[in-house]
Amino acid sequence: MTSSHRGSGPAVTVDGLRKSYGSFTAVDGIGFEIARGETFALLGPNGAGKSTTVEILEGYRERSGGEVSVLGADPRHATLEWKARIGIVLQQTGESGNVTVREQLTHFAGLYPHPRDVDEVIAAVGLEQKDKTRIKSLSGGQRRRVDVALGVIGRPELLFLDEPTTGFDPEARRQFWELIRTLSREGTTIVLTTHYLDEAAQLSDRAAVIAGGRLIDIGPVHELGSAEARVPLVRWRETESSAVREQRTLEPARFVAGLVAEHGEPAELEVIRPSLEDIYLELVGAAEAEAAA
Ligand SMILES: Nc1ncnc2c1ncn2[C@@H]1O[C@H](COP(=O)(O)OP(=O)(O)OP(=O)(O)O)[C@@H](O)[C@H]1O
Repeated sequence: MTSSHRGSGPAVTVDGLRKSYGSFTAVDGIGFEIARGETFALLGPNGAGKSTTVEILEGYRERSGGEVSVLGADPRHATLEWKARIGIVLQQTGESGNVTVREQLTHFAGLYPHPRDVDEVIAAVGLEQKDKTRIKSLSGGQRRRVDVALGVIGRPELLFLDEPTTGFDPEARRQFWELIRTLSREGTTIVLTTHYLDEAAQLSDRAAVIAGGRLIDIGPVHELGSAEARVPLVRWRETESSAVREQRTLEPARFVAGLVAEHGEPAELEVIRPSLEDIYLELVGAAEAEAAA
């Protein structure tokens, strides 16, 4: 770890961020902080302003207003030293070079002061069998793994992942999650945008939900949404009538104990907590209804 680089204070601070394209406002005054070592998800429907926000943080896009600090610097004035501390997996890169996986990674490793071991990274993204294959001959999902490998080869302090697992098969996604957990344990700060809500729930400490360029909720992933939206549901099949019954309750254990006392063991019993996807859909639906009104 390159602890000499590490400063104090948040990894990312965003305040009143705005971005307009002509008369269209894509990001409309959003603010949040990301602590060092945190994994933070940016969620929101297509066109919400996630990529715009992330690209401003990466120094790839000019903002129209607001304050931004990333690893203690304004990305507008990015230096090479600052860039070396950041890893980026863009939404669409699709590396398609004529070089092999190993050659490409070795080349990029040489550009950083403290790179990861090339073999270790190839194994972490599951490309051991393809390391001598030219990138243009890989499948789409395999190329995406090369993108991820290139994002982490420089041992970044802060890693941006914009829809990193699009096109991954289920096994590759699980493998990728393990890689992210390892990076997180090593202290890497991670900013993740994804439409896979299970991925966000698995990996993130906190999440922000953006819709129409505005921040509609932010917090630990298990505390997003209204208290009412998070009430668990008990579902079971009634022995007498064979009907499926449901009850929402804040005390599922007590409720089930009552059921058992009265009717014996309930058939097909489930206690279901609303998933991040359920909560997210409610939040975005409410924001869209408000915007339409
Ligand atoms: N260069 C541009 N010129 C004009 N409008 C743009 C430009 N880039 C983005 N936009 C618009 O800004 C809005 C936000 O786009 P952005 O790419 O940030 O959304 P997103 O949340 O990342 O969406 P997705 O989930 O589809 O990736 C969209 O309405 C988009 O059409």
